[in-house]
Amino acid sequence: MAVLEAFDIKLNLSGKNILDIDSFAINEGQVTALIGANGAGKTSFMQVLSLLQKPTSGDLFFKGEKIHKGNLLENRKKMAYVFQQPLLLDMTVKDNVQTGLRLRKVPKNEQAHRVEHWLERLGITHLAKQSVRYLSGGEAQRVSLARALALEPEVLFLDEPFTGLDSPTRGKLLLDLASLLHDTNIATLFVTHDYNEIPYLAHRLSVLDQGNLIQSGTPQEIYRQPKNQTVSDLLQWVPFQKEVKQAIIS
Ligand SMILES: Nc1ncnc2c1ncn2[C@@H]1O[C@H](COP(=O)(O)OP(=O)(O)OP(=O)(O)O)[C@@H](O)[C@H]1O
Repeated sequence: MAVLEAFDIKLNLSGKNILDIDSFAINEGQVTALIGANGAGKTSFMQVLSLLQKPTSGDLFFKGEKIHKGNLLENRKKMAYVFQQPLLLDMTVKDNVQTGLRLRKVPKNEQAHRVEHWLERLGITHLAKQSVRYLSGGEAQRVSLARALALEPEVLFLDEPFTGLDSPTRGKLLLDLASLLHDTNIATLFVTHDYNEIPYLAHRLSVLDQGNLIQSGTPQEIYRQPKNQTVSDLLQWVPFQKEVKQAIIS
């Protein structure tokens, strides 16, 4: 079932056409990877879908209900965003995870339960009382993920969440994230430049080029039959056997 749908999205900024997308959907229980060259419009599209950027024109629907000014905040609360930089507040790990819950007036005992659960799930319980100032990049990104997931979003946006992490840290976090997304069934959209991540996380793959969505499908469909030269060029550096890659998630 589509959780979030977008139709006829156009985004024009400073006189420049950034996005022109006919239709797109994020489905329950699925992770969609969004790829494209630098400047293709990935972050801009993610910001439109997460209601952080108003499109110049077009419509968004949450579970079939049109999103408009009157229900924008209510719908934004159903979504969480993890950025490339963790953007943590200068407080303890626990407080970072709890703050969003406090702001959303989640009952106190429920706050404590969720914080405990997500710190444990992300393997950072031992850091709860530590200031975020002294965290490593991998630990900080785990806090950022715990903060987002504690909100129990219906849609999760991940904008290059593993960038800047060393290979073992990235690999471990990738596997932990894959496991918890599988368990929670949250509809997820993630932007990546590292195509090695796709088989671990993504059920669907969408390719953006110059603000246009040029192909969507399962990763395997797209690897096997790239729609045009642009998609083919983008994927030519995928380092593993395509069948092996898809086998990881299926
Ligand atoms: N506020 C703005 N005003 C004008 N142009 C903008 C603005 N924000 C983004 N752009 C342009 O929109 C295009 C898409 O940018 P965007 O950051 O969405 O691409 P991206 O695919 O996420 O790129 P990257 O992979 O480099 O992060 C770029 O050409 C960028 O320069």
